[in-house]
Amino acid sequence: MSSTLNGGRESTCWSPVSWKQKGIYSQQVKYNDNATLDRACAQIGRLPPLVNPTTIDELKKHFAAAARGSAFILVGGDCAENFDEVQESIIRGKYSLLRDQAASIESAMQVPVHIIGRIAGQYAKPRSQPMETLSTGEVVHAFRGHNVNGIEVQERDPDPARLVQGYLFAAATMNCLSAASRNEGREVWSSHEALHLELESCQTKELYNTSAGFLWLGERTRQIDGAHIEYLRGIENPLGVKIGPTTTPQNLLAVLKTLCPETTMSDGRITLITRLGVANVEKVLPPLVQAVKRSQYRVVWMSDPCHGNGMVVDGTKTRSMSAMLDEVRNTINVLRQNGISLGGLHLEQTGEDVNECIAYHPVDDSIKLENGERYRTLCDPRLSGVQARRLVHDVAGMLRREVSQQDQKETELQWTGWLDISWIKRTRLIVEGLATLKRLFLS
Ligand SMILES: O=C[C@H](O)[C@H](O)COP(=O)(O)O
Ligand SMILES: C=C(OP(=O)(O)O)C(=O)O
Ligand SMILES: [Mn+2]
Repeated sequence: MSSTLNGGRESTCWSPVSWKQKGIYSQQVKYNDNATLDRACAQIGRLPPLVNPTTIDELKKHFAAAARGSAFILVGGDCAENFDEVQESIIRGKYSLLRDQAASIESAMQVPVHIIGRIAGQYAKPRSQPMETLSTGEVVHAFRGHNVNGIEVQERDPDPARLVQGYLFAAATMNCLSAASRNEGREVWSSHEALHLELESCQTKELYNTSAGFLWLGERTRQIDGAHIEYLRGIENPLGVKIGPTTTPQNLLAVLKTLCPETTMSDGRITLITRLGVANVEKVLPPLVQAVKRSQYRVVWMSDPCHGNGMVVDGTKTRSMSAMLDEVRNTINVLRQNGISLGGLHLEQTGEDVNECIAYHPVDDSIKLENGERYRTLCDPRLSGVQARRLVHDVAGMLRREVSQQDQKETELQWTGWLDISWIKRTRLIVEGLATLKRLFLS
């Protein structure tokens, strides 16, 4: 293995299971029967890749372009995918949503937008509390994603057989997505949080995690000595790192150094997904951006305006679109002040007509969530299809203004440059210009 393959990470004895040597494995699922877990993982390991290494290499190039400012990455999908929603119309709805959002950002930014679903494997969830006390007083495992347990009370014990089901549901979803991309001509990639390490490592072939194109490290599993960072540092897939409000520049640089020891190999390998909460962006983000800038890492800056803006209203988890839009605006501004453009957006959304997030307009923000039928997320609240298109339309407006301000600056610079050059050079350029026009129109 040459050091150009994975940026020098091979030097310190990585393997798909070296994470097992680490003392910290946050959010680990405790199964009653480890032999059944091992058998399920062995079976998944024998099944074909869901995503091939060549496809992952193509995706890496798109992330590298986004790190240079010449592409944009849009990630969107459920907080927790539902096995029962692996249905053609629902998957197509998610695809069409991403397609429409991409078109809107593309027309604003004039760069290619690549779409990635939180899809085909977003089946494991980190939780604030491992257990939940029901109104009856009964204590059960918290819902941890369909790969682990079910939402119904009688399904809460972690069951390893779900991992094999998860593989099959992910394969069916990928199949439906490839048909959609073939019909519509816009490719879509898959992604999920790399959380369940037994599962992630059994789908690792050579240096690639073949369960998804893009994988991210969650806010709750970012410990520098932890198992998750150990696993992720060895794989070739482009990686996301969630950045919460308590992140310090030192901590961030340590994470970057572990995931990518060579700054020269860093082009787009790491995407920093900021999820700070609207009130924290202006204080927390500038030192992080400046530290990364000084370090020479070439990262993609992506905004997740969902996870820092959650609230609970009458016992129901929700988020306000106004706070989300404000977080993206503040993020764009802080990046711009440091000469960087936003490279991506990360949203929890669905194409369905759900009622889980609070729409714009502060007057209505006195929270009118009619629960029931239209509140059906398994974990965090998602933007509905209409809300998600609207939010991205508004973000596109901000990005359009950013692009036109840059163009204006460049034009001003060109004019200043024109006036700065000597009259001899100016005359020569005018003569050359006239000669070109003559050639074009009179020949
Ligand atoms: O998706 C993110 C987390 O899994 C989620 O926000 C955790 O929610 P909880 O605080 O209800 O456990
Ligand atoms: C768990 C998630 O986010 P975070 O790690 O940022 O809280 C998520 O993206 O669903
Ligand atoms: Mn979530």
